[in-house]
Parts: sequence; structure tokens; C-alpha cells
Amino acid sequence: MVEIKSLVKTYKTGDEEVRAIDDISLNIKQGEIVAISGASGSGKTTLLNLIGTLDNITSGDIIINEHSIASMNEKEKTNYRKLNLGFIFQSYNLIPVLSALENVELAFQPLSKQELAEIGISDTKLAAKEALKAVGLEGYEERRPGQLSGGQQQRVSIARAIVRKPKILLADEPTANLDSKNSLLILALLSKLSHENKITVIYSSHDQEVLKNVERVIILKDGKLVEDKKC
Ligand SMILES: Nc1ncnc2c1ncn2[C@@H]1O[C@H](COP(=O)(O)OP(=O)(O)OP(=O)(O)O)[C@@H](O)[C@H]1O
Repeated sequence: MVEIKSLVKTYKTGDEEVRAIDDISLNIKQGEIVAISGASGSGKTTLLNLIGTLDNITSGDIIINEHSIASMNEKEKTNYRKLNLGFIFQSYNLIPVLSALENVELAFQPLSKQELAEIGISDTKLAAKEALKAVGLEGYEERRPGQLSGGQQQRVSIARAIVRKPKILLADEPTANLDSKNSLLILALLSKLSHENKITVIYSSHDQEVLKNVERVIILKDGKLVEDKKC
């Protein structure tokens, strides 16, 4: 469902060229949960950003459900992101003055009425409540981020990422700011959401504890794929 074909991403700084992604090919099935690992600078964030259409491909392609990302223009990419992708960040990226519920509901703001209908949402508040329930935060709707623990804040950000019913969830170091107990709980939640809703989850991590519990791990080194391990 995600087909990565001879993918290359280079960055130019002055006279120097960095091959951040150096000829990677791999397939990820619908509903699979995959960890991307590797040392700092190995290309994890770049790969996630390319799959997330947040950065431009230098050569090669990523085909998602038969859509070629390399041939999309900016407008098509924006539309594609809105209706297919969910993002989770290391630092949660919640709005401090809004409640948990309002933070989740914010995910609907870029969607038109027609787009909401397309994804089967008629009541955004109810959908946001259900997403919070799905991440184990029923009863916490009115709390602001500052009144929640790190693990709970990451759950709110996961609710915000899943509320538009994405086909793919992309998470850059989602457990980097959490202790090992909360990291494992967040991973278990991502795994549950992936299996129950057939969401493809792709996340990066360099935490060895986290990597003990993964189903498949892709290891990068200097932009190259050096290992693709099913556990
Ligand atoms: N915007 C940019 N301009 C120039 N070089 C970049 C840019 N973004 C990334 N790079 C380079 O591309 C390579 C891969 O970086 P990337 O951030 O993808 O690695 P990473 O594995 O996510 O690292 P970390 O674990 O530290 O977040 C690095 O050499 C980095 O310096």
C-alpha cells in the first residue's frame, strides 16, 4: 500500500550535497506498524517527511494507494494530507490555551463540509470525544495540556491525528519525551489503533526499549536501508 521506489533525497548546503535518503526501496502493507530506526542523521525524519508529502522527492517515487507522490503538485499534496494522513510529533504540538477536546476538534478546521461528509463526520465535537475515548482519555475532555501528564498529552495528540480517520499515521520520535513505562503504553496504543482500524503506522525511534517491542523495524544508516527485520 505504501511502495517506496528507488527513493533519493539530497540537500544542498553551499557546495556540499548530502544524500539524506540514498536509494531506498521497500513496501509497507495496509494496517502494518513499522518502526524506522538508525543513528542521529541517518535519515529517519527525512523519510517520514517524504512519505508525509512535507518535503520534495529528489528522485524515485512513493506510491500510496496508487497515487504517485512525486507527480503531485502542492495543492494535490495538501489535499492528500488532509484526507489520508495523520501526524504525531515528539513535542505533542498541542495548543496550551485550548482544552483536550478543542485541541482534537481543531483537526477538522481545514476540512470543508463536503470533505467532512466524505469521511463520514456529521458532528465534529462527538467525533473528537470518541477519539479521546479511543485513546483512553474519557473524562479528560476539558483539561488543558498543562493539566495533563506527558503521556496523556501524547494521547491527545494521537486522538487529534486519528480523528480524521487517516489511512496512514506518521510519528517522528513519538516517545522521545516519555519515560519507558509511558513509551511502551503509547506504542501499545498505536499498535491497538493500527490493528483495530487497519491504519498503517510508521514511526521513528532510536530507543532500544521501544525497539524490543516492534513488529517490523527498518534500520537506516547514512540514508541507506541496512536492515528490514520482522520480529
Ligand atoms: N533541511 C536540511 N538541509 C540540509 N541538510 C539536511 C536538512 N534536513 C536534514 N538534513 C541532513 O540530512 C541527513 C538526515 O537527517 P534526518 O534529520 O533525516 O536524520 P534523523 O535520522 O532523523 O536524525 P535525528 O535522529 O537526529 O532526528 C543529515 O545529514 C542532516 O544533516
